[in-house]
Amino acid sequence: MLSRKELFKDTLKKAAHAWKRTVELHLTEEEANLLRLYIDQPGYVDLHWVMFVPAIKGQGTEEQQKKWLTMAYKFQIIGTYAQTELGHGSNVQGLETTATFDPSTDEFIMHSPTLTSSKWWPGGLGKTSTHAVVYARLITEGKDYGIHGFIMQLRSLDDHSPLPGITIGDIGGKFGSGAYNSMDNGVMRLDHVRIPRDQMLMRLAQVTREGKYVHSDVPKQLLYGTMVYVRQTIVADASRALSRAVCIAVRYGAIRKQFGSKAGGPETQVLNYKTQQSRLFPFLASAYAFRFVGQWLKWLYTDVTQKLESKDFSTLPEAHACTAGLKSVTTSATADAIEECQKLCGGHGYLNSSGLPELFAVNLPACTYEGDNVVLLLQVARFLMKTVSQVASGKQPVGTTAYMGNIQHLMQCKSVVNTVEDWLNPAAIKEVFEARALRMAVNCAQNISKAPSQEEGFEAAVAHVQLIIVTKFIEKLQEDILGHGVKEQLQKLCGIYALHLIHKHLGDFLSTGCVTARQGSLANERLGKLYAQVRPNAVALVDAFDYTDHYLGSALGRYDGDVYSALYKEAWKDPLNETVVPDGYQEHLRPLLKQQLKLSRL
Ligand SMILES: CCCCCCCCCCCCC/C=C/C(=O)SCCNC(=O)CCNC(=O)[C@H](O)C(C)(C)COP(=O)(O)OP(=O)(O)OC[C@H]1O[C@@H](n2cnc3c(N)ncnc32)[C@H](O)[C@@H]1OP(=O)(O)O
Ligand SMILES: Cc1cc2nc3c(=O)[nH]c(=O)nc-3n(C[C@H](O)[C@H](O)[C@H](O)COP(=O)(O)OP(=O)(O)OC[C@H]3O[C@@H](n4cnc5c(N)ncnc54)[C@H](O)[C@@H]3O)c2cc1C
Repeated sequence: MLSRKELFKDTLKKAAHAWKRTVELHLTEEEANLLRLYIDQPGYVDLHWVMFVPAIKGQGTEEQQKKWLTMAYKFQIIGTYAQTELGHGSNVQGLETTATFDPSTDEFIMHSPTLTSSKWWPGGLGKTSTHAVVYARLITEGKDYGIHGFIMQLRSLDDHSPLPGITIGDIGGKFGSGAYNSMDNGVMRLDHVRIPRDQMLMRLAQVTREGKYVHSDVPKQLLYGTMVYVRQTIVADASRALSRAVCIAVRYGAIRKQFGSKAGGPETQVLNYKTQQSRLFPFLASAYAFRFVGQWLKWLYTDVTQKLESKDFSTLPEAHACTAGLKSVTTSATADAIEECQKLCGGHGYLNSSGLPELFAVNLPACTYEGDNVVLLLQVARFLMKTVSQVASGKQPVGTTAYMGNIQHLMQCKSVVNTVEDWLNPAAIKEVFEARALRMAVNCAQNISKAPSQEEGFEAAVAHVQLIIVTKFIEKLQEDILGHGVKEQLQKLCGIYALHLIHKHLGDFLSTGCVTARQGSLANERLGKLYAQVRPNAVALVDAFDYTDHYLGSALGRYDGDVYSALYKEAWKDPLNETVVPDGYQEHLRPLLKQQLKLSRL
């Protein structure tokens, strides 16, 4: 119910209070992150911690880190990540902002040469940030060396006014009434703003006092390292958002009753309808699947970071492909699922008090930020095409593409599934996913060799990423899992996750010859049985996410199931209900009614 201005101020207040508590309670970095997470309102601090600090860590020299991170860690400065421009987002190489070195003063001149080069979107830029890592084309000795990162002070640390040459503001209201409107995504134009040479982030490349450009021995792709880090965290966000939506829809489905009353008895819980289960339980399974793959991705990221520290860059391409692909597939699936959960809750799901509209509006942009999902999947396709060609020349693939080394078998194998029960076998499931992914990648590589195109391979990339998720779920179930019967429930969810994908993408599986039509229909039959088996534990499986009512923020998803009184109470809180007769009655309603009444009497 807050206006944009009130909402923004509320975010400032919460962030300041959270920081106060972080200091008072001596919270660790991890605990402070959790605190921000549960505040659950996008704000400038997200950009400060999730992008500004990591950008300096990844691209700054030790000296630069010491100087800037010391201030950033104490919140003496607030930073953002200013990459995207009005005319350029996905294509980072196309950015127009310039950083021209002036050897006479030992400074860079930061400039926005065109309207389209205005920085546009950075979170916290609009009203809050005092500093930013700004991405700009480095020009020295008359040559353009492409995009590099620069630390810039944007606002005075005394009175917060923009520094000379900097025009800065908010880009305006966004989708939904609350959601991302708590964030001051900003616009910024630079008019020949001078910064010292040592504010270029110099771990990847340096400019000497004389203006010479010098490469470091690290790959230039590390410039994109911050995005890799954030994409990895977004997978965990997607799993969390999806599990919240599913928790609301499952709990409500157990309360809501429609039709089916026999002899005057109670109606049927909508969760008992097979159609409801077949729409909802794949989301329940996906929430668990995304959580497990998110945990694995965090491990992969930590591993690659350790390797980078010892100058081993060999796993960087895989880390890029996995983070890009998983960010893309999990955020798209989550946005679609939240929207569907609204429908699964019927009309009440459309009310703000269900919590679903806000959840949808906050998570929808994850399909776009940190890389448009299609653009990122095309990066995965590019990685797959390279791997296929390496396999063809005898190189053994490793990591998530290791299965491609089994090319002889996977290109011609036939699924062993013969009965409904055979679809319980994880090895049989994994084999059809591997065969589908490999065959689609090889087909794509063949098409590209005939007619090269940047846009081929989108579907092959999706198939590969889905294989990763299925594989990581299966691997999780090979670990010890505590709790009586928990593993059995997770096995059922794993089956649902994999088999619903076979159902959804049956065209791919059939056209690549990985399964027959009969095997496809056995998979559907198995799926129906799994839904019925999961039903008795569905509520427990969402209770297991352990969300408080406060965090869930939903009248429909309440733990105690007292849905109707909660909806009723929430309705009365609406400002429209502050008066019995609404504002506007005297000016617009009354004259209209009176006039019509008069006319009818004539
Ligand atoms: C509510 C509280 C919650 C709290 C928690 C919240 C957390 C969430 C906060 C989220 C906040 C979000 C804020 C949003 C921020 C942003 O959106 S920042 C801006 C993000 N922008 C993008 O993502 C742009 C996407 N575009 C690109 O990344 C690149 O332009 C491109 C598409 C990858 C193309 O790059 P380019 O260099 O032009 O071309 P290529 O020729 O395709 O690539 C060259 C080689 O580089 C390899 N590569 C590309 N990217 C990477 C990488 N990241 N890492 C490693 N390697 C990379 C690529 O594979 C090529 O390799 P070769 O094939 O070997 O040549
Ligand atoms: C809420 C939010 C917060 C953000 N925060 C920040 C931030 O803090 N800092 C920052 O720098 N940026 C930020 N961004 C910007 C964000 O990173 C970009 O919007 C994103 O990278 C997508 O770029 P774009 O907007 O240029 O989309 P475009 O690339 O213009 O995409 C438009 C359409 O074109 C398609 N398309 C583009 N290229 C191709 C291709 N090669 N092949 C096929 N289709 C293609 C896309 O799929 C899409 O459908 C934020 C954005 C949002 C929405």
